[in-house]
Order: sequence, then C-alpha cells, then structure tokens
Amino acid sequence: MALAVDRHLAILAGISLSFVARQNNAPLPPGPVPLPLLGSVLSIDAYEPWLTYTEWGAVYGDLVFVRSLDEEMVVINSQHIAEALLDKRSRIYSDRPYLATLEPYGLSIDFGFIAYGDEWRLCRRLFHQTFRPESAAKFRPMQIKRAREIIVNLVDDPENYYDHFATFSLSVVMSTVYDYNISARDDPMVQTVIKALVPGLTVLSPERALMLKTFPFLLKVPDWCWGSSIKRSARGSTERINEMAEMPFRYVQQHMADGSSLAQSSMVAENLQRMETQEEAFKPAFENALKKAATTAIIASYETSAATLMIFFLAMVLYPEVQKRAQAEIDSVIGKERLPTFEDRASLPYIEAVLRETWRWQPAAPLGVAHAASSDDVYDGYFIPKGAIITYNTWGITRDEKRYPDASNFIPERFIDSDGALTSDDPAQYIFGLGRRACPGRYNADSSAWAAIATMLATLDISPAKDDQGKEISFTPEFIPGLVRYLTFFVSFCPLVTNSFVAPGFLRPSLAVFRPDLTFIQTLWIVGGLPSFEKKGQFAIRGRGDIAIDQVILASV
Ligand code: HEM
Repeated sequence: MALAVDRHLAILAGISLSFVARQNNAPLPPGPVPLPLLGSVLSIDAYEPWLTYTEWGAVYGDLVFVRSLDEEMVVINSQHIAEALLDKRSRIYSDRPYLATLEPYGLSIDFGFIAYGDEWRLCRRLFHQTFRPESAAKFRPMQIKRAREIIVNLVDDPENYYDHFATFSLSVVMSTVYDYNISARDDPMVQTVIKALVPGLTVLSPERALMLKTFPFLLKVPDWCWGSSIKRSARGSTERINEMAEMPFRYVQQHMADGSSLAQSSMVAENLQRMETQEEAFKPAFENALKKAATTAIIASYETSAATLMIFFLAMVLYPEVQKRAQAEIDSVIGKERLPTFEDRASLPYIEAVLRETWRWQPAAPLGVAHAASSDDVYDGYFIPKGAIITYNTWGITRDEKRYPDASNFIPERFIDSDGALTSDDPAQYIFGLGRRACPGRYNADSSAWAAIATMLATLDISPAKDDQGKEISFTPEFIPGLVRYLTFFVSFCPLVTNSFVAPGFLRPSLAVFRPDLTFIQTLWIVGGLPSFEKKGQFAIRGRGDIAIDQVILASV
C-alpha cells in the first residue's frame, strides 16, 4: 500500500516538475530533439544509458546536450573534453547534482555526494592525508596479506567467490581507516554496516528523490498521517547509518584511551591525535568531517573493488590464453617458490597490462559520478547552463575503436609496445574520474586490485565449470546496472550469513539514487526488470600446485 502511494506521488512529482519552463535562449551543445514534457527520457537505454550516450556521441559529437523531464544534462564523450572541463575548469565543474533523499536518509554522511564547499573540502583533505600515494604505500603489506586470505577463503569455500571479494574489499578499508581486523564470520562491525546499508539503501530510489524534491512537506507530516511512511523510513535509515559511523569510531577512541598500540596508524587514530592540538571551537567540525571521511571510505571502496575482481575473474574464464600468459610471466620472474609482492610489480609488465585491461574492458563505474555546473559556462562555442548535470561517459572512452581496436575484447597486449614495455596509455588516468572530485581512493584501489590479481594468478587456475558429462557450462555474462556495474550470476544471495558488506542485488535499485542521469521512469523500468539471480554459470577454481597454496595458507595465518 505504502509503495503504491509512493509511486502515485512520484508520478505526480514528475509531471509537475516537467512543467518548469527553461528561460535560457543561449545556444546549447547538439543533442537529441526532446519530446514535450518528457524530453529524451524514453530514448535512453534504461539498463545501460552509457550505450545511448555513446551512440549519441557518434551522431552529435563529444559534447551532447540532453533534456530529461525537468533535468538538463551535458554528456561528455571524450577524455580531452573531460580534462578541459572537469580538470582545467574544475572551479566550475566540481559540484554534485542535488538529491533530495540524501540528507533525510542520513546518506549525506558520504562526502562523495555532497555539494562542493567548505565541508567537502575539509573531508577531502582528511581523506587525502591517508590515501595520497605516499601514505597509501604503507598499507601495501596489509593488502598483500588480505589478498592471500582471499585464496584461503576460495580454497575453503569456492562457491561463494563473490563474498570473498567483498570481504577483501571491506577488510582492506576497515584496516586502513580504523585499524580494525574483521573476523572471518559474523563480525559485529560488519553486521552493523550491513544493517545500515541493506535497508537504508534499499528504501531509496530516484522515485523518492524526485518525490521529496517536489513534496518536501512529506518529511513533516505526523506519524499517524497518510504518506508518513517516507518520514519514518528516513528516520530509521538515519539512525542505522549513524550507528555504522559511530561504532568503529568509538572502537578507535577506546583503544586510544586504553593506550593500546592498536589503531595507532589508522586514518581515524592519526587524525584524532592531530585534533588534540587544535582549538576547542574547531574540534566538533573536525570530528564530524573525520567521521564522514571514514564512513565514505567504506561505502566508496567496497562495491567498486569487489566488482573489479569479478570482472577480472570473468576475463580469466573467457580468455584462458591471457591467464596462461600471465601465469607464465609470474612463474618466470618470481618462480614457484614464493608469492608476488609489490617489489615484483615493476618486473611484471604483462600483469600490469592485465590490470589496465580489467579497468578498461568493463569499467566498474561506466558513468563515474555525475558532476554539476555551479555557474554558466561557454565551451567551444556552446553554452553550458548553471545547474546542468555533467555526465562523463567513461564507457564511451573505453569503446573508442581508434584508441582501442576490437574494443569489446579483453586484450592486455594493447598496452604492451613492440619492445615488450608498457605503453603510456593507462586507463587509470580516466576511469577514476577527473578534476577536484576525482577518486581520492584510487591509489589504494589500484594496489588492492594488483595484489589480488597477482596473488590469484600465482596460485589458482580459473576456468568454466563443467556439467555432469564433463562439458563446459556456457553462459552469457549479464550485468546489473547502477552507479557500480555488477555481473549478475556471480551474485550470492545471502549477505547476512557471511561477512560481505551487502549483496549487490539488494543494493542495486537503491544506489540508482546516486545516478541523477536516471529518471524515476527509467528506474521503475530497471527495478521492474532486474535479471534473475539464478546462477547461470559457475566457475571452477583449482590450486596451481600444492606449494603455492601451502604458502598462501602459511602466510595468512
Ligand atoms: C575499483 C575501484 C574504484 C573505482 C573504479 C572508483 C571510481 C570512482 C569514480 C569514477 C569517482 C567519481 C569521480 C568524479 O566525480 O569525477 C569516485 C569517487 C570517489 N571514490 Fe572511488 N573508485 C574506486 C575505489 C575507491 C576506493 C578504494 C576508495 C576509498 C578508499 C574510493 C573513494 C572515493 C571517494 C571518497 C570518492 C568521492 C570523491 C569526491 O566526491 O570528492 N574509491 N571513485
């Protein structure tokens, strides 16, 4: 009943907003001709909007103007223009689009989605101190240790590979931010995170964002009144998210108060020590920003890192010759007596090329995170209006056939020149976004992905599973759309019995709230038509030899 009411209100909201007339007559970038009221909303591929934007790029060029209902959007289809606007004019292009649901549901704790301003600046500065390249390097031994734990978990429980990738993402970030070691099963801190994010994010959707934007009074109606379900669910979500932010924070404070050596080198501990020397008046704002930066790290890293490892797994199954070549490089450079460490990285160019191709082939965030123009601008003769959503089509860049011939295939060799050295083209330069809002966790993300990929290649053979007759089970990879894109049949359904942060199946419809390029109509389409989660294919994982697996197990104890 509540859902039906919400949907009706959402439709009303959409219609009323679409009557808002645009006053500006200045020339805009070329783009599809909008329908009255609806704009181009019905022409955009609801599952994979980046495909539509890429097609429009071929027709209209690298800068495309799109109107969807009341929203104005500029799609950037080339790295060159992205650099020119997001980076060189970052003063104008560093804001985020307004999402009416963020604040009421407690999700403004994620500074990745808040407006460009002083609070964002402080959060980002705190975050950067821990995650900038020089500081991030000190976490590498921990990342290697965690990567080896993936192998132990995979050998122990190969079916739930997704959970092991999720546990890896979470264990790396919890160590970095709180110096907290998560336990293998039923960890209380992980349960708190799950409790906060599963229901918290599931109740969110662009429908509600649009509804609250149009009918903000819904947050004020008394509890007994019709339409109050939004207010109550918002309140519950905020409470759970606050607990998720507070619990690990208190853990660090307690260890510091006990004088324990634990938590001395984490992001939170280091900054709490710094805070001691600050003026009293500044301390509350500083502590608040620190909590935001810490919680953002958890939210931002978990999904992206796990999704990347799934893409790598898929590539190894579909391209066995790549897997063999990568293993041969490890065997010849490192041998079979020990496992890869970061000291080996420079001597393993093919592994590096595999990582680059993993970033490029199926980018985890195909449209990045939308920016917003904070003032009017003119670029290359085109007018970009203040408030326009600026969508950077990362996917389109990865599919540029001039730069990446045979772009839909996984070919690490494209990053190796004729002398066997790496080329200067590194997709990490664009898949993490650009400008002042570019991903500040990218060095950590890059090291985590390298550690996991190199360790898995050194120790495991990954192949398609076989049926009872010994025939390989064929499958067609399917993805769940969202801010982060996931393979469907990898998805495990039961996050609460393991340490995985939250199953992507639960998260998907809700995270769409952070995709302001998706309107509520598209979201209904997606939510109504999510592919089933039945496992359509399963992978076989085998150790590459007892020595390697033994080493992993010993090293991770
Ligand atoms: C596979 C890994 C990852 C990918 C592909 C990725 C990608 C991105 C992208 C595309 C953005 C938006 C950039 C923009 O607005 O232009 C972003 C933002 C962000 N990422 Fe990542 N990310 C990854 C991992 C991580 C990790 C591990 C962390 C933290 C440890 C992290 C923290 C953040 C934060 C805090 C923001 C918001 C920045 C801001 O708004 O100022 N990310 N990421």
